[in-house]
Amino acid sequence: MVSGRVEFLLSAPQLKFLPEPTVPEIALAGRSNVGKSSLLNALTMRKGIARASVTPGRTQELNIFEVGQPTQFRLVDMPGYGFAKAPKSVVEKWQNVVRTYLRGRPVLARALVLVDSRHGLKDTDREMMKMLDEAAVGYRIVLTKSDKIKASALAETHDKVAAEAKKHPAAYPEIHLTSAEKGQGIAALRAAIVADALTP
Ligand SMILES: Nc1nc2c(ncn2[C@@H]2O[C@H](COP(=O)(O)OP(=O)(O)OP(=O)(O)O)[C@@H](O)[C@H]2O)c(=O)[nH]1
Ligand SMILES: [Mg+2]
Repeated sequence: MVSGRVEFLLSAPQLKFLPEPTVPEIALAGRSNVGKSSLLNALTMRKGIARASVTPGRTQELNIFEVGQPTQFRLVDMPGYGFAKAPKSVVEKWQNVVRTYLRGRPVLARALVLVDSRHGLKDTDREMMKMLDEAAVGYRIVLTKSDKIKASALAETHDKVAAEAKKHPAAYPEIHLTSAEKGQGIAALRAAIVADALTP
């Protein structure tokens, strides 16, 4: 994924615009502003291939990126849940697209649930995790922005999140600690994703 082809394919405002489900997909979910687009850029080492911004609600459609030549799998950057600087009706519409995609996409190999290291799990994250449990979509919990807090606080959040993850049947027990800014945990997460996508 680092040296090979990574290309933006399309932006789907509704499910009917999604590409044919011909290859596995890995989707990035999480609260608005948690760092989904930044993580996608770090994982692919393509600065700015996904648009990141300080304003929550930057990503408003399902943005699909293809990896490999020919395409081996796709990465899906999604709109966030929780607070977003956009009208309520618009936010509800895109969150519905996210939910329906996660519940019903036949080629969805894995979801990543991103959680801000500084905040830990919020109720909206728990709702997302419950929904993925019910849909039997396996997911990895990824703590983001690890560069923004002290190691001791990070370890504390990690342990709390790991304890909670154990109670969720579709969650991986291993919690990923990452910084898109400083690179912590990126190589390990990249390897895990490639394995998720390519192992039948
Ligand atoms: N320090 C630090 N900042 C980060 C990191 N990851 C993301 N950010 C910052 O957090 C803000 C939000 O990042 P995005 O990647 O746009 O977040 P998002 O989850 O895609 O946001 P939405 O699309 O609005 O839901 C930006 O200002 C990023 O620069 C990180 O690892 N470290
Ligand atoms: Mg985004």
